[in-house]
Amino acid sequence: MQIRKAFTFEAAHVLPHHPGKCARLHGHSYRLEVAVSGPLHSDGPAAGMIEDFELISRVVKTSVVNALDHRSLNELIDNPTAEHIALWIWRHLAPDLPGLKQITLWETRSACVVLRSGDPLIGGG
Ligand SMILES: Nc1nc2c(c(=O)[nH]1)N=C([C@H](O)[C@H](O)COP(=O)(O)OP(=O)(O)OP(=O)(O)O)CN2
Ligand SMILES: [Zn+2]
Repeated sequence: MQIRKAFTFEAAHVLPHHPGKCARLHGHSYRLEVAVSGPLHSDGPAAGMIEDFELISRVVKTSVVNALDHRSLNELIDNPTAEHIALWIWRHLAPDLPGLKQITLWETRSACVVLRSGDPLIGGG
């Protein structure tokens, strides 16, 4: 079983190597979907849950969304393609969110990147 929670943030970027319009400063309303899997807690406040949506929300906002929202991504990430942004998000989120299975980052309404645990691009697994 897997649970998912979605977040949004607004950010600007430049893709310096892109041959087209994306080499110019522009922005996106990003949608980030975070998927967590694992067994159900058997007792305590998260009994019957893989993880409390409230806890996921708190962790994702603290570790990722607050850092990226209304920012120029080039100040944080070299060549901030959707792929590089997703890797940055994973590296900042995984240590604080056990059970993180997958993130999906929608850059536009029609374009997204999916990153799953075990992907060789994620350093250290
Ligand atoms: N593999 C990638 N390709 C592109 C990225 C990226 O991060 N990874 N980024 C961009 C641009 O930053 C931007 O996302 C534009 O993408 P595009 O899908 O071309 O956006 P449009 O809305 O203009 O596309 P439509 O043709 O209107 O659907 C480019 N490529
Ligand atoms: Zn872009």
